[in-house]
Amino acid sequence: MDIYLVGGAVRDKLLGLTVVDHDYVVVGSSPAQMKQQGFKEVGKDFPVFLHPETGDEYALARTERKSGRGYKGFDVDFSSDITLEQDLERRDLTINAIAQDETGTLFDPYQGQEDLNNKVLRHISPAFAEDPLRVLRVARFAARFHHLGFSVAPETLSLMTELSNQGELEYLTAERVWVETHKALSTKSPQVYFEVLRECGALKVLFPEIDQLWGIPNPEKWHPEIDTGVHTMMVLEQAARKTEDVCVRFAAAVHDLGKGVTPKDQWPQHRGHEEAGVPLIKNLCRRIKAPKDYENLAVHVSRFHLHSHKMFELRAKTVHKVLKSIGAYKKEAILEQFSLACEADFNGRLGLEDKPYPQKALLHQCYTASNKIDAQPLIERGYEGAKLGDAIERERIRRIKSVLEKEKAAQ
Ligand SMILES: Nc1ccn([C@@H]2O[C@H](COP(=O)(O)OP(=O)(O)OP(=O)(O)O)[C@@H](O)[C@H]2O)c(=O)n1
Repeated sequence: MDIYLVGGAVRDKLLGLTVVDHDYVVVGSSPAQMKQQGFKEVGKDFPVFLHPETGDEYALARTERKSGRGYKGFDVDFSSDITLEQDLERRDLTINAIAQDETGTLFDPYQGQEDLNNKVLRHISPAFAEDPLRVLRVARFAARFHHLGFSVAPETLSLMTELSNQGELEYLTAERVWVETHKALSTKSPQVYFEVLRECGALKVLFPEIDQLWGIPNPEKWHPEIDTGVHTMMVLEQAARKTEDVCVRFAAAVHDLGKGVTPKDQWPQHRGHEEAGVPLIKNLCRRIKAPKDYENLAVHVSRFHLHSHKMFELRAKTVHKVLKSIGAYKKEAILEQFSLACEADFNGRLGLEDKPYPQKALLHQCYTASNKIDAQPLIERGYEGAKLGDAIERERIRRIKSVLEKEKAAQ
């Protein structure tokens, strides 16, 4: 049998990036032979084995032919006469189809190295269409390698467009869409994922609530970039610049969904878009099965991002309402997440990318001043139950007021 390192490990090594997972393809072997050598079988749909010592994945070389719609319905052939070239041909991109043998020699029948040098994401063959998730994978790789100068080959974008228009994406499970989207949100340039999905028509299938933001204007005074889709991508870019927290990046991507449903006669104003976005966010999150903490933060950011921007004008009672509603008094970490997303919204505007956002520090100051209230003196004064709760709130508001007054005096 012959063993080759394949896929992401070879690609990332050639790009000079850190390699995390090592996947191998085994040519000329059988499940019985692999097990005999101590490998542990793990694949359900096709024969994949774990190395007894390293835990790396070893898959028998195989061909796949689609026999139904969606991910299910594959005819898999992993007989021992399947060649390395055949196995590489069924893969998605040329840059993912380079193999390396134990001596370090590269096998590159589909010119993946040339595409790596030219920074092109190009599909190998029409077999790309056999797994529609690859549309999302290409968009994700475009996001991941954007800073290196990669782009999608025109013929690959055409094929992705065809797959999107033919309804193939509707067969993807929510779980696969979320896993891919989460990975894309973790890349250096997550906005490129959504931009590529939009270019090939996949965004309107997978995330229609985001897709409809293009073409919707904002007042130029606040939004020199005007278009809500453009703004949303700028906000996501800013969020990625500020934090690796995927939950914040996701909230940034959906913070203005409410603008997508503003009646046209009110454009470019979007009164009430903060609340109008809430059902759209909830619907999207439930559809793609995003975790609850992602949905919660996104809802808070939609509801209160304008409050955050207006921090210097708010009354103490309103600041308290924001802190309480987002759950900051119960879970401190949410305050930083919330204000990072709001800051990203503020900086995600043409010409304001580096403008300071002092609102964030002021909100944190209000929180610090009002977070720890010693209930004991209140209890001693006879407060209990709901009355005690009210008294704690009044004390919180009093302390927030004092922070805001000090801030005003200093201006
Ligand atoms: N839908 C898919 C998934 C995977 N592959 C192939 O299987 C390899 C391993 O897949 P995976 O581990 O998901 O991706 P990587 O390319 O290794 O990228 P990452 O670094 O994101 O794991 C890929 O390189 C590609 O050759 C594919 O062709 N089509």
